[in-house]
Amino acid sequence: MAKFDGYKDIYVFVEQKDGNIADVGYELISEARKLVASMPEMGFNVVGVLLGSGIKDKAGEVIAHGADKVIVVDDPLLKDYNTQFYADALTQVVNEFKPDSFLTGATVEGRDLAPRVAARLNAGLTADATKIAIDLDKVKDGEALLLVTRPTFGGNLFGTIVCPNTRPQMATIRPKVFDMAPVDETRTGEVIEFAPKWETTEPEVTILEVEPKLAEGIDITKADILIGAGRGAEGSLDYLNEVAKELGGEVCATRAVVEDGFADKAVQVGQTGKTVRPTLYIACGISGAVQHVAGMEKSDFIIAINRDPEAEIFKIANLGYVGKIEEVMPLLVEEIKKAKAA
Ligand SMILES: Cc1cc2nc3c(=O)[nH]c(=O)nc-3n(C[C@H](O)[C@H](O)[C@H](O)COP(=O)(O)OP(=O)(O)OC[C@H]3O[C@@H](n4cnc5c(N)ncnc54)[C@H](O)[C@@H]3O)c2cc1C
Repeated sequence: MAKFDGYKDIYVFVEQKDGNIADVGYELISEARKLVASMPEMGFNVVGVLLGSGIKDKAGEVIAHGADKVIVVDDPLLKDYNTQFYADALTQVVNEFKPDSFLTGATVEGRDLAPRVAARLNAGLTADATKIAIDLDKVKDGEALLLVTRPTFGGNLFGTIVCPNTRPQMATIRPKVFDMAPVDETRTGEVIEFAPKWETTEPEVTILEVEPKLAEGIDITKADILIGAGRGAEGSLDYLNEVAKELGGEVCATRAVVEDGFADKAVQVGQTGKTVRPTLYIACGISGAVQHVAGMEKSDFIIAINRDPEAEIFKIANLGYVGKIEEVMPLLVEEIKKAKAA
């Protein structure tokens, strides 16, 4: 299509941390392969974009997972994820190579990065999608229009969104919605190294500390005492961890906390998480939505702490405390320590 001359291929942002590539990148590459196969007349490739420091040798892995080409941006400024430098580098990659579509995982990183790049490029972005397809009618006219579907209204409706007026067509896509194709070590592909031109190497934001996610690798279904973290406790997770440690329990979370990136999905309690039945469940800053309650209401004893006296969680609690988590939890830690010392 003349309007978008020079734009081609489906690009996938390959997210990595400390050189370990997140599955979602490979899931998206696998799905992108199906899309390019559905429109052979376009002659599109699947291109992985790998940003980081000391990650050049990972390009082969990306090719083995289905990429035809990998653009590697290897720079010390990209060692850890940083919104400013990652967005700068990715914007330059797009301007240089002109992808027709650009897919990113709807992870904490992808959700931060993709909108910024889209805004800089003035490109359309569909966020948090669960399905992608190509409008095959348009392929006849030489256009690879991406149909991106995402849930809305709490998952009760699905909307399909198109971005016909700008390129690249950008989308963030939830992890685990697509299967990862089997690895083929015999695949060969092109590796292109790209050196960004930094306007500044001074970071606008300095990361002082990175908090690990809540209770990664813990089996919450076996815990006798659970401290449930809700959105109202996101700023006080250290205290929740401390209470759990003092009581010999574990910390679990609502879906909101998982979606906000503070907890691993493995510790989510509820309808789409795990069902737990501990002796004691302390619900901290949890509203008490039915989908959460479904996973914990059979706990032997429930203590709820919430600043809103009308919160639904109080209806199922054996004991309720109306107050701010950030004020209550330090006192609770202190009292537990005192009681244990006595
Ligand atoms: C199909 C479907 C499946 C779902 N599955 C699950 C599931 O498996 N598990 C799950 O948990 N959810 C699930 N949900 C989401 C669920 O509907 C709620 O959105 C979610 O449980 C809300 O989490 P929350 O209570 O942490 O956050 P919110 O609803 O935002 O509540 C936060 C609470 O914290 C309180 N608060 C805020 N600040 C403070 C403070 N400083 N001190 C004290 N209290 C404070 C507020 O008063 C509020 O009550 C599902 C939803 C759908 C549609």
